[in-house]
Amino acid sequence: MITFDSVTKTYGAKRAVDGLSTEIGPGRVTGFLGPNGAGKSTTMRILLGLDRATSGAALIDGRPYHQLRCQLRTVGALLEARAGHPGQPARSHLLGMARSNGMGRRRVGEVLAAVGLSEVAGARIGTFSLGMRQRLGIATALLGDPPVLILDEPVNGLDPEGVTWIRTLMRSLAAEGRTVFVSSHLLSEMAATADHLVILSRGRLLADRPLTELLNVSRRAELRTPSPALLSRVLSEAGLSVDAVGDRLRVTGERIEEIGAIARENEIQLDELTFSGESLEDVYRRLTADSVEFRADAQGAQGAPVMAHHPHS
Ligand SMILES: Nc1ncnc2c1ncn2[C@@H]1O[C@H](COP(=O)(O)OP(=O)(O)OP(=O)(O)O)[C@@H](O)[C@H]1O
Repeated sequence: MITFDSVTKTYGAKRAVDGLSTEIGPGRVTGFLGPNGAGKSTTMRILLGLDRATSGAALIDGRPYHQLRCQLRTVGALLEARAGHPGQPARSHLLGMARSNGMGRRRVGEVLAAVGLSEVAGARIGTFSLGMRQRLGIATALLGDPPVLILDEPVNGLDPEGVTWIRTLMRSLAAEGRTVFVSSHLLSEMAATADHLVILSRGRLLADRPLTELLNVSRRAELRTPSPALLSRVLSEAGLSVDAVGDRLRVTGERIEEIGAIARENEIQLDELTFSGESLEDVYRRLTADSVEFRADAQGAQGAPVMAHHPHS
């Protein structure tokens, strides 16, 4: 379990993280989403004791990082693809870490196999591609078999096969009951991986809810009927919000699933009924629209951040 309690971090006049409070629970993948510069890395660095919060507390299993008894066995982290010295072979790097943390050689073999680096484990880290270095960073995070994993943009630099691999890995780590906290500026990535989303923008918490719930926030129905006035009235009486759009009625509200039943009860004919929802992309855009500094590429294909035009300026 990870707990953020009113975490604030200021750099001069800038609030990189602004009063963040949330709990990240076990057994699921929690996506930490926000445009570039939202404060995700700062939050993760504070959680791992690499940076100090200006105020508030960030706790892992109820303790600040530096008070954890056996850090590597409690929390595994991937912050940047910078594991190890470039001149050192990957296996020696992991063996060194394992030794200094009281773990055996066998575990090193296991994590190398888990990340698909067994065959290149003798090669120097400096010769590794970015994707291989990501895998090595993940191997390091897994070394202590920790119940909590913190991964900052783990998909960076991975090819499509690597992306699928890391998604599957995160899902299986969560299925084993671990807490998996993973940041990304790519919504499409999080939509494919996370169970729960914590969305940050300009240091502030914008949303903290299950992915399915976030997908459901703006469901609506459109229908056609020979009796629009009558149906409008009974739906409004049932607490739904109804607008006429051309020859159709557009209905929103929590009870849209009951439209068919309400029409039947009132013996009103429905010629057509379709449900649609705002895409997660639309929800994200709407949530972050007023506060983006940089915006992640909306298509998510390249993932290249582009300067956002402020919608209200
Ligand atoms: N050491 C620092 N000194 C001054 N400002 C900083 C420092 N570190 C971060 N910031 C600022 O704090 C804000 C949050 O940065 P942070 O790196 O946490 O964002 P992020 O969401 O992780 O984005 P990215 O995905 O680009 O890393 C940014 O505006 C950044 O410029």
